[in-house]
Amino acid sequence: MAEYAVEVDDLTYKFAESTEPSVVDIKLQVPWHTRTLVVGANGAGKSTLLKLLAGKHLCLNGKILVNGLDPFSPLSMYQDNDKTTAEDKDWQVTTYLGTEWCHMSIINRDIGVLELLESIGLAHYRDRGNKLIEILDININWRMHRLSDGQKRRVQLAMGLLKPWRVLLLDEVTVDLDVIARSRLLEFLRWETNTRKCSVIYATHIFDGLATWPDNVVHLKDGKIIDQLDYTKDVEFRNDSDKNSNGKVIFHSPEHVINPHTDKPSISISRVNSLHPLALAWLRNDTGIEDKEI
Ligand SMILES: Nc1ncnc2c1ncn2[C@@H]1O[C@H](COP(=O)(O)OP(=O)(O)OP(=O)(O)O)[C@@H](O)[C@H]1O
Repeated sequence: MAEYAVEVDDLTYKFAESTEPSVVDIKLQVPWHTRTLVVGANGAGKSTLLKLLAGKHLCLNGKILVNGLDPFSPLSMYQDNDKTTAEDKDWQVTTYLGTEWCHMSIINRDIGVLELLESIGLAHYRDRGNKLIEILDININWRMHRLSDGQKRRVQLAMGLLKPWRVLLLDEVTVDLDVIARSRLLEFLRWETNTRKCSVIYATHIFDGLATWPDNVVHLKDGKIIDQLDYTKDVEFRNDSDKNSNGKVIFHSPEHVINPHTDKPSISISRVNSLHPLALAWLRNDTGIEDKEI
């Protein structure tokens, strides 16, 4: 069994049409049972990195191992040995949900949600499917072409997550979700990574509700990793927000400090400056959906 969910070393990738590489000298080790957040400005290289991990671009410079296998090799579709066929097993190594996946045409067709989910194996993954239907608050009697964008995305996520994976690569596919759906999805992914052998890598620009979700944060700039935070040793949260003369809460910038428990450098972050708790409370009230234990 592979030691890491993802192992990358010395990875540089340049698109044929570009003069500059889009990811540069990447070194990354993602342990099992973890959630990694990839942070970076537009064009920083997040999608390129996730697509490389998903085997969508052939990379000849550097090492990429996902579940111990080269993602570009056909063997990486299969389990831990080459005798297992895709049909024999109940999980896949990598699930990549990105922009192209969001635009799949079936979600706009005149088709019932139940029929759609059954066509991709709901009967086989009954428990998991029911859990996703509940978490994403999906009505199986809906018809796809009559749904809002967010409702379509919820059905699409249930489809994408139905088959269990070892490594889930999420490239900002939650923008259409309301705060409740997103919060429940994130809790589902936390539960998954805590309860079975898998890991999630999530690139996003939306940080609401994410302060304590990841185990690792990777900061990409111009294709390079310029920060990597391991929550167990590099991050602490403090409750030191002040109020200005108008009574408004001021949040301090993150500080580099020495962690008194470990005596090592860490980043100290003010508790999240976000409207997420308020929006979550309002929408819980609006929809009557409570945050149940998963
Ligand atoms: N198909 C392509 N051909 C050539 N260059 C590309 C291609 N796709 C991306 N790039 C370039 O690679 C760099 C990284 O792009 P990438 O899409 O990985 O960024 P990103 O961090 O995901 O950005 P965003 O937050 O906007 O989604 C950019 O400079 C971009 O112009």
